[in-house]
Amino acid sequence: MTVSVASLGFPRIGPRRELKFALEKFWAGTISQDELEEAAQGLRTATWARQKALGVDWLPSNDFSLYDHVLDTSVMLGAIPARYDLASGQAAGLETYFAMARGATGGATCGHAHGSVTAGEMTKWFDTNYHFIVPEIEPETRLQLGHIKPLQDYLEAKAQGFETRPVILGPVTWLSLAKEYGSDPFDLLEEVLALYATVLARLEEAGAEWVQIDEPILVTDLTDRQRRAFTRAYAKLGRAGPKIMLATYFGGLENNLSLAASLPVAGLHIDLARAPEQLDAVVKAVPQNRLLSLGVVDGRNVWRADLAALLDRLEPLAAQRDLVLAPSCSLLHAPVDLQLESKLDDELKQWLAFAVQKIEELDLLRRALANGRESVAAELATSARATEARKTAARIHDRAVSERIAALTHDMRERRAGHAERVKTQSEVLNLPLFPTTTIGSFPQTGAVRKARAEYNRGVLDGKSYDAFLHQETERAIRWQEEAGVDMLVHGEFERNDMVQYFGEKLAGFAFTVNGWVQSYGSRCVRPPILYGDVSRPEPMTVDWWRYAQGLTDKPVKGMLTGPVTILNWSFVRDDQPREASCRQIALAIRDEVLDLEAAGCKAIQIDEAALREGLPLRERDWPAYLDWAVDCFRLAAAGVGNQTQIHTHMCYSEFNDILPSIGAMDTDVISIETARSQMELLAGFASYRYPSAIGPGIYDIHSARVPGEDEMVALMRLAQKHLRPEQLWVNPDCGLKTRGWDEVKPAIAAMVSAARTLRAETNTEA
Ligand SMILES: Nc1nc2c(c(=O)[nH]1)N[C@@H](CNc1ccc(C(=O)N[C@@H](CCC(=O)N[C@@H](CCC(=O)N[C@@H](CCC(=O)O)C(=O)O)C(=O)O)C(=O)O)cc1)CN2
Ligand code: MET
Ligand SMILES: [Zn+2]
Repeated sequence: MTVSVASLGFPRIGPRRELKFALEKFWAGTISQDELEEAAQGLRTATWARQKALGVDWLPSNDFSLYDHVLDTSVMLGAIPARYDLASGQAAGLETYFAMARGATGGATCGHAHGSVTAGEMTKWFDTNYHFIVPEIEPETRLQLGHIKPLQDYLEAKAQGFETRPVILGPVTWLSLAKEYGSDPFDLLEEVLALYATVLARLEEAGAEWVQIDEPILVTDLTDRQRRAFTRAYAKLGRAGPKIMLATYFGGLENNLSLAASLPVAGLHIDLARAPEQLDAVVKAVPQNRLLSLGVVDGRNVWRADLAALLDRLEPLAAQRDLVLAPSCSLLHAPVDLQLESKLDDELKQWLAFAVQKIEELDLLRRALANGRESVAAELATSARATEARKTAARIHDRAVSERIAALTHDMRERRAGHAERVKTQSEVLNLPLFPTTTIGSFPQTGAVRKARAEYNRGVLDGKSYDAFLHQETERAIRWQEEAGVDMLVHGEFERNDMVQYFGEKLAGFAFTVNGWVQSYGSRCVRPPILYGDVSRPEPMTVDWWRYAQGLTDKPVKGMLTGPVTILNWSFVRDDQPREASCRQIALAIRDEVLDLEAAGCKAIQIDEAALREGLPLRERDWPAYLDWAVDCFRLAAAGVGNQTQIHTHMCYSEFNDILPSIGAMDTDVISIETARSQMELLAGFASYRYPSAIGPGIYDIHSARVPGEDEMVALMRLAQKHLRPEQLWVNPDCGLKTRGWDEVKPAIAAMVSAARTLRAETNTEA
């Protein structure tokens, strides 16, 4: 029996974010398309060489993408919405590709015909913080094969001596992620399958023996139509062409196991990090002649695997059948290389494994299975010591935290008065006009801001000068908001590198990396903090910044915090206790901050829960339990304040309809949500659920470089008034403005303030 090692995909951004920098230079016009391609090709080559050197037998190709692999698939299939104005029969070039990803402003600098055009919608890839561009199927969509990127990448690797297994997003998952405009995407199944069949045939001609087809949708609740599509799709694709390794990840197959096992494919990959319990059932269900690929190391987290425990499970199985060992999912979601972390202490470092180290672990497992544990005794001993050390380390436990958790009471989750009374008190304190204007928190993180922080981190800029610089930026933002006529101000978040990492750096129980970047969307990356121990807040984290900003103005300045569920969901978290236990600890730390802000005189505190929705489990069965503790943690963080203190929250990418009761149960005073791209559709749900609190439906799509006009924003707010009372409505952008430039933000916010004035005038005349 043989054991081999596979990689399902490797981080594409590069160990030092080389792809990010090349893309941003290309978009800024400072490098050419050839130079961009050259940088990308260099990254691909280095990635193949590295994985091969680490012992990977199944090297992936086509896991690389210039922006997003879902978008790559849409473009390959010719699913290009009419607004990109591609002449029929023409394959999309890079310009169209990036227009679909980011929108285009048109004009003189833009060489193509379509002028100003909006980007495709962006949403979360399953329950990760990676975003994909949603495939759009329009009634007039005519699919046709464009440029076959999997083939090109396969040939590129081959030319360099790397035999690879191309990674292809599966047809059923692609269709499941597509957004329909007037027609069900699954109506296109046969057309899509014909194109996939051609792609596979071309790969086979080129010499590909295997392909990896990713169908993560198989770990979710499927409709009958999706199930039938699976049967049909693999009846067509599985019988000819290269052998298919069907990859499932982000959860267990559960009730879809018999479906997956019935498909005529040559191999099946399962996620044993998220769903270790499925192994026995899968082994039973999947015939011996089918290659099993076991996702034994966690592709979504940074902990070292417990190799001895894995070997205990794998040894009996490896005696019976051929096995492939792999990370649970693509390593896209993991940072690249632990060796680049110069600032993590040695104790913590020995507990961790990033993408490179995860492959090393797989190689070690393979050698132990092939040649016996004694052949790698020393390495296994090191691994065992690390596992043991982490289990017993003193720094993980904090008595004060567990005592505090044990003493939690029901009262701590309850505001003192109900909603109606709070509205009254708050309106007396805040005295805001109808349709109050505000922004979501961050202002542009300009090159100057990032440069100052980078210099401060390198020790080139001393703490005092850095602080002075940040104070100056904050003061400018306050002055500008006053001039612009915004009603409730923000300090601008200039001191923050990221809304989660910033808090991770200030809270006990978290560690943070210098190079642990993970792609979030396109060229944008995050360094998720590493939650390794009990969480507490050694000292106030934001109070001084708020106090400084509020000292500059008579208008109210919002306190600005990230909520416990979002900090949890955007961090690498402990796997030695339930997520909800970690979340409760974070909630208490945020509660401390909320109360300190209130004590300092802050009258409105925003607690962002941008990631609450994305943390929703993939199986509906698990929703109630998650929502229960998530809402509970939010309330624990927020509910300590008096009636006069207005609690805001903000959520983005909001497919809320499923979870409205939970949003209501958060019991906030004001919620801002993303709606600009969906024409206020979302508000119908809030209305029918009789949502009592105030809502700021975003009317400026901050994900696009387009500056909206006043009329457009007034029109959106009029739509909003179809669903909600004027007194319930706030006027604000979709999300924070950190990724925009001041040249966009200034006119957009000025237009937003005029829009609010127009609405007030309309409402007053009607009254
Ligand atoms: N964690 C998280 N997840 C989120 C969001 C979010 O804001 N945070 N928003 C949603 C969308 N996702 C996003 C993810 C990242 C960014 C983003 O802007 N990322 C920045 C990095 C932010 C950061 O950590 N900045 C650091 C480091 C900046 C940097 O690259 N510095 C240079 C030097 C810069 C210079 O000298 O000019 C370097 O280190 O080499 C800082 O400001 O300190 C980027 O990729 O460019 C935006 C949205 C959903 N998920
Ligand atoms: C991704 S949600 C962002 C919320 C944060 N307060 C900001 O404005 O940037
Ligand atoms: Zn947001």
